[in-house]
Amino acid sequence: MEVCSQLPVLPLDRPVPQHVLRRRGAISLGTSSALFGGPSPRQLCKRRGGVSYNSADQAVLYLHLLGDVKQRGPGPSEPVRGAPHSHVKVDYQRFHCHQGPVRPGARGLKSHRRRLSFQRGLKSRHLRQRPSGPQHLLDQVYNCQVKCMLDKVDSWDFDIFMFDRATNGNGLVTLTFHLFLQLGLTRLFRLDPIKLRSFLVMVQADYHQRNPYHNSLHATDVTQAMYCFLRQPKLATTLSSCDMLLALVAAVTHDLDHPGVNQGFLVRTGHHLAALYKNSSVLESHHWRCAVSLLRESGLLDHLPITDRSERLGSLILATDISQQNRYLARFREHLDREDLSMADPSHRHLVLQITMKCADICNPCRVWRLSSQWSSRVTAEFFHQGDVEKKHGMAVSPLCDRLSDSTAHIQAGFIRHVVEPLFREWCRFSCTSLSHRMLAHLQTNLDRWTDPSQPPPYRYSNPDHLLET
Ligand SMILES: Nc1ncnc2c1ncn2[C@@H]1O[C@@H]2COP(=O)(O)O[C@H]2[C@H]1O
Repeated sequence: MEVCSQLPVLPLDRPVPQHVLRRRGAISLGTSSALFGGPSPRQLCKRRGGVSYNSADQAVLYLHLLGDVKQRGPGPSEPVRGAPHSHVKVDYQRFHCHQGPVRPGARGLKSHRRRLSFQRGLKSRHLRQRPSGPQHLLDQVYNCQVKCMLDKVDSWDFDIFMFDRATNGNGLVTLTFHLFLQLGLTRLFRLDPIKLRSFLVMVQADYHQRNPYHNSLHATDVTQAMYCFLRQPKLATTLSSCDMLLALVAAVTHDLDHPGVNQGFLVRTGHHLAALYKNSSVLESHHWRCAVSLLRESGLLDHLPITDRSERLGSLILATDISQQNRYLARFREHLDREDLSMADPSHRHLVLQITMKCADICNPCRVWRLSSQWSSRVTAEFFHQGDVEKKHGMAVSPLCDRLSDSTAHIQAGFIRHVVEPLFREWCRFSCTSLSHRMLAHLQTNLDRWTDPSQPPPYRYSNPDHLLET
């Protein structure tokens, strides 16, 4: 492939020279500046709204936020010659964006801010100056709400949507930082809290907030699910702290820089990543490379002698490739049938971690309906948007992506029956706990609702900030 010969594969265990990233532009789908420049979410977000706070119980709290405003820099958009639809020029910046072109000089500003970002900002402003005025009061209210919710972070009914609003769009940073403390990882591995926070800020910024589904909220949800699974006795008593560290990092980074379209789309439009990764696990390979880059950039794990950490992280992220589900499931099932799964065996433990990662990634239909239906609506919105783009460019519409012939209910029923249920049935055999039974019960209830025509239409995803350009 032409692009492959031009672009040697990047070494995973060494930092990628910035001049290579700049010249190539192949690393980030949405914004190449994301890897080496850009403001923190706090700098990016303008709070617009208010909050009323009634009780310590998260269920009766009412939040009203008008939303966040985020800006991202321009991204590479040149297709590769030779692919069936390589004439289709998809601008991945405009793809999910209604905002006008980025102002001249904005990119330089972002790079500048990113280099100086969190640590300098923290030292120079937040530590030396006490915040004052009404904004500070509002922060205290948010902090109470957030603290209240974090006390129940191990609950399967944790409302990630409310949490994201309560943290003003910083759910990923706040929740993951808390989980590192909660699991004792920060202390045990002597992680620098500033580096940890800086890493998480970069991770959050590299998710595309305009994707209805594949955004930082999904990553936060998966991370919260991962935490719930890690607390299950079968895992909590057998996994090493290193396993837990890698599992959390994999969960929070597993969809980094996702463009909001699937691999088939990237292959057919000749995207450079499809060529770089030879049309195989294209997105997952990219998420992995992004994760490694951010780990290197933050220096978070540099002091730890964890051998093969990049490869182990990669194999957890690559396990989320849904097209490979049957392969992983067959191996897992064989062990369960033979009853020979030994958590003392590192390779068995790693397989279990891969399955855990898969479960966390697609557990949204196992959540209570109030949460699950929101994810269904979001994922369908993303599928249909891809279909709209395909129609616009005269391409064949991908399966599940045609808003005229596919429906959310139909997609959900198929996904639950053929993908989620087989995985969670095996998971329940492995970890037969009340949580596993609860997840299967929710799955059945949700399936019943999607297949019952008399049920009222569910929550419908709509967010003007997420309006997608076709
Ligand atoms: N509720 C859902 N309905 C249909 N498909 C889903 C749902 N949740 C996740 N998926 C799919 O499962 C895939 C898991 O890997 P990806 O994140 O790449 O893309 C995800 C979606 O394509």
